[in-house]
Amino acid sequence: MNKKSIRDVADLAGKRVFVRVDFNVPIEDGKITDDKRIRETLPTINYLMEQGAKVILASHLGRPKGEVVEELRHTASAARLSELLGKLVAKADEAIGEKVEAQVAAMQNGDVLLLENVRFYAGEENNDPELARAFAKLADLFVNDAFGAAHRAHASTEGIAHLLPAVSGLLMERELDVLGKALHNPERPFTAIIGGSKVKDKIAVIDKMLEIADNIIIGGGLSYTFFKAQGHEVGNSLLDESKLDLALGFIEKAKQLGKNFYMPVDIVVTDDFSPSANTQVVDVDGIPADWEGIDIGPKTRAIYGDVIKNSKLVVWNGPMGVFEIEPFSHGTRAVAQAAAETSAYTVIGGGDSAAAAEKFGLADRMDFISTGGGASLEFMEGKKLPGVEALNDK
Ligand SMILES: Nc1ncnc2c1ncn2[C@@H]1O[C@H](COP(=O)(O)OP(=O)(O)O)[C@@H](O)[C@H]1O
Ligand SMILES: O=C(OP(=O)(O)O)[C@H](O)COP(=O)(O)O
Repeated sequence: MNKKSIRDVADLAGKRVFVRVDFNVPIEDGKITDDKRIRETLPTINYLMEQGAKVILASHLGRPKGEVVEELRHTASAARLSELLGKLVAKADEAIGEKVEAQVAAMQNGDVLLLENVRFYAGEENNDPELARAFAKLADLFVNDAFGAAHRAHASTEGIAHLLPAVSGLLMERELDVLGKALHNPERPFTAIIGGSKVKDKIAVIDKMLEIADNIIIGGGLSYTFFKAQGHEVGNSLLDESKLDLALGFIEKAKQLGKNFYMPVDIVVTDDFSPSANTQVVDVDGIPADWEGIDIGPKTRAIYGDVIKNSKLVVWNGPMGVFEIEPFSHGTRAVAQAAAETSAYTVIGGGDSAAAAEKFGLADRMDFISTGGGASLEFMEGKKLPGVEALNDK
């Protein structure tokens, strides 16, 4: 990576370090249901503590739109982080202002303070320079370790980076290294698996993968736009009528570039979107007019499994079916299983595919699971991430 990281900063002892993390974690009834994003920042926090820095953490949680929302305070994260560090993490009730400044002034070397939700301030999402200045006033150094929010040009991710020396944290560095290697120097055969619900969300990544991958595997709700484009009946399946030409264009581009473009050959259809619905497996040209495609079928599972097993690098973004409902989860499970068993280096691009691997108990068997959904997608599309761009070059 060509951006400086905390390892490039000499003499951190006594420095006040503003660390942007992504503690946007799922919370139910006040309890964190998945603390991966917190655990993954521990190397950065521990490193800064060991170096004697004063660690000031900042994150958003949810989308409170510039107002204080009690359920979106960082109370649960502060408690969880205290457990994980084995040290009390102080929590501020605000993210800027005199009270916070006094709390920072009272910090000892190695202390950790978690600021309140930065999205309680309207200026955060507007990248307001005044808010960025108020954040910058708290610190001597800015560290961005919030890969999951790196695609947002906000005051605490982008604005502040122009006001202080700005470097990446260790999680950010690792995310960019792993995903960057897949993008720029992949081991081959390189297989990109693209699923999920909507074609429109995945256009740019499909296009990019057609250029850089050897095998492109399509699954999930977005398949049906491709089927329809090829003239098949898709019944009540998810469909984006406005993207039919685009879908055909992708198939054509794959041919021209000599890429293997895999689409489902059979699918599970259902007469109702519920666990007790009737289902049947049909070939791609046999979708009944009043049924809905909901998962890939067994023949497709076998083909996709073989491709995955014969790859050297697999990047997976988006489930193969409605994996949240057990009878429709087999396709996604089969892909996750193949990814767990292959000797290829397996990268999951965050979001729902990461949730699926977790649900099937296979997450530990992947080589890398990104902490960013939208961010990893944008990165894989080849877009520049503003939270990264603003950091100091090496
Ligand atoms: N055949 C399908 N019909 C409707 N929804 C689907 C289908 N296959 C997958 N999905 C849904 O797509 C959603 C994930 O889509 P998306 O957000 O694009 O994926 P990701 O978060 O991995 O990028 C899941 O909630 C899943 O239920
Ligand atoms: O959870 C996040 O997005 P993700 O679910 O796409 O990974 C990030 O914290 C960014 O949050 P945002 O999409 O509200 O800006």
